Amino acid sequence: MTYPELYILRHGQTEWNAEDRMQGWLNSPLTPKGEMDAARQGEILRDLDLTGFEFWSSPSGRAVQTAGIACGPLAEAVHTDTRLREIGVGDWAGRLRAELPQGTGDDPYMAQYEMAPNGEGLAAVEARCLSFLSEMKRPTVLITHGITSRVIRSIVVGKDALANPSIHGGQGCVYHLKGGTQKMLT
Ligand SMILES: O=C(O)[C@@H](CO)OP(=O)(O)O
Repeated sequence: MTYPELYILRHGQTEWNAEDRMQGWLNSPLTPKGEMDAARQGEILRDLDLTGFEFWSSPSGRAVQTAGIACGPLAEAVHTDTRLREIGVGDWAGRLRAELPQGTGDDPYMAQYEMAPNGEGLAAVEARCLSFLSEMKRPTVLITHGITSRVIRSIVVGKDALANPSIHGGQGCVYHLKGGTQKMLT
């Protein structure tokens, strides 16, 4: 499957990111660093020709806040879609990751998100991302989350996308996906 050209932003650092708390479908505001992350993403976007692009964001406050800073005057054209939310972590939303049972295996970080009681699970995230992507008609800028970005990049570019900088870092960068390849703009 070939998808239209995509630019993907993760929201800037939030208070709970800085404390290493799980967020999922709950929210915390951007930190001053997070606002700078979003401003840097805005500089990257301003250097691009985004004529004809659509703008879509997760409805979570941290993503909408990032869109407002990064997209500047274009922010009014940003639509929201719940399919771009972060993985739901059920009872663990707002909890410190270090205090929770730890994940194991090749990817302990992701495994811990999968373990959350009443959580959404990765398969459900993949299904909703695939649903969103299959409806895309035009090149698009997405403002989303760490794990959701990873899932989307994995669907569009393949597993090699995941070898890129950590899924829980990377604020302040923009991923460019075109023709089955991925590039990280910083
Ligand atoms: O919800 C979380 O705990 C993190 C995981 O990556 O997501 P976000 O990118 O929204 O900070």
